Amino acid sequence: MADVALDPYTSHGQDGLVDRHGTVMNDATIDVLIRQAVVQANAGCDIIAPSDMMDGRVEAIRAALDQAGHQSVQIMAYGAKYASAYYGPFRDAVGSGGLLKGDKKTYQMDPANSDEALREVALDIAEGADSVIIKPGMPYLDIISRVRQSFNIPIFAYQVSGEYAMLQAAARAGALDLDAAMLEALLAFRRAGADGIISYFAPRAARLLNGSSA
Ligand SMILES: NCc1[nH]cc(CCC(=O)O)c1CC(=O)O
Repeated sequence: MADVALDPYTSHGQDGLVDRHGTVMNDATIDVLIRQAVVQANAGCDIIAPSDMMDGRVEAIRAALDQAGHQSVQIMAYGAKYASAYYGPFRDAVGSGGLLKGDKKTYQMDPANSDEALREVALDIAEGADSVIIKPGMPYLDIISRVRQSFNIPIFAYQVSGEYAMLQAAARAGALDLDAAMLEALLAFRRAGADGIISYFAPRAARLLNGSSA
């Protein structure tokens, strides 16, 4: 499974190509994203997860994958991805954090808006998404629940880097029991209606749930 977006590779940290005013260009970006997706599928990726949030990219990636003979490669679309402060550690890890000028609010969603999540997910499904991601996780449990009630499609909660860092930092400061707080957070995604969870805690959670020590 691989993430499709341009931000680890751009000099400005945006998820797409920009014009000379710095505005992200939706359709020109899609032309690059479909090539990125086909390269990933050629390399053996089974599931393509576009995190860029350009409009119309799921349909274009589906067509490009099919044309390249990758009919059985799935698309897990970031259906509802919010312009969030919780992506900080990820951006530092890919090196885009220090480069990013401005924000991603022209293509990522407004945290104040929940109806738009339903419209975005509906579009992704219509364009051929096999499953959808809601992101970030814990501050957006209501979105998982609303999408669950409206659509019959596999939903993945993405517990993002800032959520992981918060729990680790709190545990290190002696404020929380890491394993208990982690398992409670993962359970909450399930309760809200997620079929699967993407989490940096996955290896630790798996060890705990299998009865071995973390
Ligand atoms: N488009 C890139 C991308 N893919 C996943 C994340 C965030 C993941 C995380 O914080 O764990 C981001 C960062 C962003 O949109 O700025």
